[in-house]
Amino acid sequence: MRPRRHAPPSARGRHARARARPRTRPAPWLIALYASPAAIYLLVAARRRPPANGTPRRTPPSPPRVAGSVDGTARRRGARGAARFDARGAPIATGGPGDLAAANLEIPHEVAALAAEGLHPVRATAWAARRARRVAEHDESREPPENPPTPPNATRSTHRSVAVHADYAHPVFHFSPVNHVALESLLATHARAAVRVAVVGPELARDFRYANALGLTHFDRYAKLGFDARTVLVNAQTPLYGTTDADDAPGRRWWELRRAALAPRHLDFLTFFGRDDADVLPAPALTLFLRLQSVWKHGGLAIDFTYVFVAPVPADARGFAVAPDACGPAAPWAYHDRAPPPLLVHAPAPRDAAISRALAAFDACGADERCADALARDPARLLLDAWRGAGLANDLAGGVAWLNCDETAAGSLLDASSTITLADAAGGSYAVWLGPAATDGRFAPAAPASPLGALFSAGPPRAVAVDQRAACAREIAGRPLSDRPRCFAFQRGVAGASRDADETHRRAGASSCAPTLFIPSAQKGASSALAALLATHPQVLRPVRGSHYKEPGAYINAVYYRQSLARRASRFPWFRDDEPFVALDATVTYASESRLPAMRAALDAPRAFVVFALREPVARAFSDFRFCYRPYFFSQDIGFDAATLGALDAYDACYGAARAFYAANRTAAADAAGADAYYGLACQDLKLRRRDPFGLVRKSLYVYQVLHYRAVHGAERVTAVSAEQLKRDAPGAGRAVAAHVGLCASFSFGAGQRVHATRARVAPRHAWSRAGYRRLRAWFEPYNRRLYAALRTTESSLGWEEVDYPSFRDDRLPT
Ligand SMILES: Nc1ncnc2c1ncn2[C@@H]1O[C@H](COP(=O)(O)OS(=O)(=O)O)[C@@H](OP(=O)(O)O)[C@H]1O
Repeated sequence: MRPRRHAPPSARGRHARARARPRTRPAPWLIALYASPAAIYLLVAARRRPPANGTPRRTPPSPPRVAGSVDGTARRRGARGAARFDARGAPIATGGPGDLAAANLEIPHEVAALAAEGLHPVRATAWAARRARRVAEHDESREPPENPPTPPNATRSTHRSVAVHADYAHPVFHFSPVNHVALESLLATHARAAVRVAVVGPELARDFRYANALGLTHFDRYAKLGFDARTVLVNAQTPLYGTTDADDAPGRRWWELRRAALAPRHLDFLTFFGRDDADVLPAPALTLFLRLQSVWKHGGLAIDFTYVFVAPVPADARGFAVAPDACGPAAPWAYHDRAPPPLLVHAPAPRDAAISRALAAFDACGADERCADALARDPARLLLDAWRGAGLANDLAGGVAWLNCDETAAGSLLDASSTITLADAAGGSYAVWLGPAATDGRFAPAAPASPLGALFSAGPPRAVAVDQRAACAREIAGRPLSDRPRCFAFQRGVAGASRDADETHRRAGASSCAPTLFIPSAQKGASSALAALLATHPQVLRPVRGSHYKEPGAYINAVYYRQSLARRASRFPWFRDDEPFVALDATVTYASESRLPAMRAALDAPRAFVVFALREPVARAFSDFRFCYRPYFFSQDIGFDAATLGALDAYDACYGAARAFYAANRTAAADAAGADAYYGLACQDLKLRRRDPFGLVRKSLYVYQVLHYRAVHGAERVTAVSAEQLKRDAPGAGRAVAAHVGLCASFSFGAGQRVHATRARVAPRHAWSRAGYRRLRAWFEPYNRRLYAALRTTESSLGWEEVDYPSFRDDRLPT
């Protein structure tokens, strides 16, 4: 086990965190995998330090180092000589596949693979034909079964509520549909279960999935179905014990001694992202302790997603079931060695005497790490002693059938030739352990004839109908199949990672639904507020990782090229093919990074919907400027006007052809020339070489991003919501998106919230001026006119009229 690193408690605030230096700096690509694009560029900016004497200095304007021409051809002189680009701005391949060093460029190998399919340079007709073909194939394979299986809730008990304490102490990549089926079997047999899934992680895990743990959005699906199931974050700050139980708090002494070390509340930003996937699962002792402590505190059942329940655990049964030794790590299908053995505990009432004794054993260990670890390695002994000590019988002895621990029967539940039924397998027990399938993440296909296969195809138990969800469910059920949201499985990438060829990864991709609702742009365009609003809809599910559980980044170069299909799929929530869910992906750099993220996403989900989160371009740029102010613009003593107006001449050169074509009313030619320039290296280089630092101007040039998405996903699938519209009428904006995506209309959106507001204050000399604002607006004007036409909207409808901002300094432009 690697030692854990702890953040200095004084490291507070976003920028302080960004500046904090860990002892070992994680690789930048690792940060890129986890952090939001916004966070990434803050971190990069944080490395640009002011001069040692502390005097802010101005970067002397450097002449453009790229020769851009109106047809989009460009030649960049780099350390390794000249890179060449074709007439449409695409790099001409000179090296091997995947130029990962140049994150903002199109990848020649992939571009070539798309071109071989007739899909690049972008041809809207080729994309439309491809979409239609895949949708037709999908529809054919989606005929409803003649005799739909009976949902498992047909026999479920409704007699009582039960508190269920769950965790999954295995790598999140192993959490597969098998584990979802395990939870569903519990929900089907325990009608009013209140499931709380504990995730151990520092406070930052509220906003980002913490390395190897489950994400906090993993079980949103069940809440949307009307079940009481959600994740709770546990760390040293969690008040496990109330204040009134001073005399009766078994385990508290151990928790007080060990909590800071075992479950740190703070990790600085870089350390948090520097965690590698192997070293973050909670110590087995902590996992066992938390299970027992929560059952002690609330009463109920502890589970770990490794069993299928076939009957409710009797209300008055107090007891436990621990996997026999044959199921342990010594077995050929060894489960993760940082998890305690599979274990079920049930105590109907809080403060159970036997569980108190088990917790007291932790107290007796004090700070001795090895002592508590020994308890976790042999929970059977611990619980047996506790039950005997309390003079109780273990009512759950035999409660779980450990079928797979017998080598002759191993895997028989999942075997296609098995005729065994779950009830037979259980042999009078309440649950059947799923064996290796529950923790190996191999997504073994369950044969339809097998008991597990039957559970898979039966679908989730019917939820308790609550509020608007019931109306929504009725509305969706009344629609023809072709009008309901579709699940498209993840596809092997075009020229993607070679691991995609691996059968296991393909199966993982094939059993998960790709995202179908994209918010691909723009930073500071209220994309977080829009994503949060949409996620309140009963059909919309957030990703299970990424910044604020909104930016999984699955299609950006850094992720797409480094991760297998299984990892790509693991960023999104799981649901079944016929469930009317829509998975959201609001990674705000998809549209500006290059043309590829849109294309990759469309290959996965040919019927995706795209909603741009836009904001009046100059207001967006100023917000972005404020966001990057402390780490960069302040230290470089660059004001907003200087940061933006200085690049306009160079951009005029880049987009000269597009402007000329627009002026001559040759819209199609202008669109093509403009998009080529936008994604070609010549104009991107202005941003990269800090003529347009952080792309303040470039990112506000929405029209080419929108046109590209229209070409790839189909014009009718692309729409936009402005931050100004969201502020004016959030429920109306939500309704408009719901109508666009075909979500049920019975749901009423709330007023939404203001999120991700930038707190940075700008020194008066760096603020925007009214004259600069007007000049920039005038520069964007022709592009905006084309944007309005493409989106069939107007300036006033978007709320982009000129505004007299109180933050304007004065009317003088920089000399
Ligand atoms: N409901 C609503 N209506 C209008 N505007 C809103 C809303 N919620 C957030 N905001 C403003 O949006 C800005 C943050 O945008 P993003 O969430 O896209 O930022 S980020 O790229 O994810 O960092 C950020 O702008 P600034 O205040 O200029 O920083 C937020 O204040």
